Amino acid sequence: MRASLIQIAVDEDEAVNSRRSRVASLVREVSARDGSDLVVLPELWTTGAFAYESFADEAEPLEGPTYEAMSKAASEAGVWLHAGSIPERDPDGPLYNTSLVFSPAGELAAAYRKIHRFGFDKGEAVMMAAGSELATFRTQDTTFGLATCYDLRFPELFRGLVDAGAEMFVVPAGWPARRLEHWLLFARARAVEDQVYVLACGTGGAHAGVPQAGHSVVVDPWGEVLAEAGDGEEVLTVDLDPGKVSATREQFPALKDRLLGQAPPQRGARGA
Ligand SMILES: NC(=O)CC(=O)C(=O)O
Repeated sequence: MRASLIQIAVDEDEAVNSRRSRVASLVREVSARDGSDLVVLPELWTTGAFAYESFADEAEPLEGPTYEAMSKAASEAGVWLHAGSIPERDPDGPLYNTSLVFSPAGELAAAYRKIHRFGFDKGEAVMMAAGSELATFRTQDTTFGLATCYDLRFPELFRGLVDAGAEMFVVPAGWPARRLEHWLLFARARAVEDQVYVLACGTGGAHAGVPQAGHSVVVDPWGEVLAEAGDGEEVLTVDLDPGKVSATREQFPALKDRLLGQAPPQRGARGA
C-alpha cells in the first residue's frame, strides 16, 4: 500500500477557489506520478489553522465547495483521498473542524469532527464546537483511524481507535513551528504505544503570522520514522506494509497487557 502526504504551504494571498483547484491538480499529479493508493492533505488548508477570524466567513456546509472539489479529485485520480479538514458549518449553526475521506469512486467514506479543540479559552476552542464520535475507514483489509492535530496530545482517543480496529492513524494538522519537537514526539509515541502506522500531514508556510512546523511524518509500528518533510510545500510518498502491524503486535504483545482502561486501586494516603 502506497501513501502520499501532500504538505501544503498556505499562501494567504492565494484565493480559496484557486487553492482548491491547485490542490485538486496536485492530488491528480502526485497519485499518477507515484502510483499512490491513498493521498493525505493537512488540516484546514483552505483557511490556515491559525486564521481564526476567517473561520466563520470561510466555513462551508459538509457537502460544500471543498467536498465537491475533493470528491471529484479522488474519482478522477482513482485514489483514496483523506482531504484534510474544512471549517464545517452545521445546518443547526455550530462550526466544526471536520475531516473528509473519499473513496476512489468519489464517495464520502468518513467524516470526523475534531474532538479536542485547540486554543484553551480562545481561537478554535471558542469558535468551533467539539466533535463527539470516533471515525474510521477501511480499505485493502486495513482500518484507518482518524484524528486531527491537537488530538495527538490525547492518547485515550487513539486507544479508542485501536479498540475500533485501527491499524493506521491519519492525522492532518496545522502545527506551529515553535512546538515542532512535540509534534514529532507525539507522532512517534502514538505509533509505538498503539503499534500502528502514523501518517501525520502538516502545513508549511505561515498562517496569520504563525510559522508552521511542516515536518509531515510517517512512522511505522516500531516507532521508526520512514519519511519526514522539511518546512515548505512538499510531498512524502511511502510504502506501508499492513502485515507489519500484526507482526509487531505478535512479536511484542504489549497491547495484551492492558488493564482494560481501569486504574489500579489507590492505596490509602500516608503521612500527615
Ligand atoms: N494547532 C493545534 O491544533 C495543536 C497545537 O498547536 C499543539 O501544540 O497541540
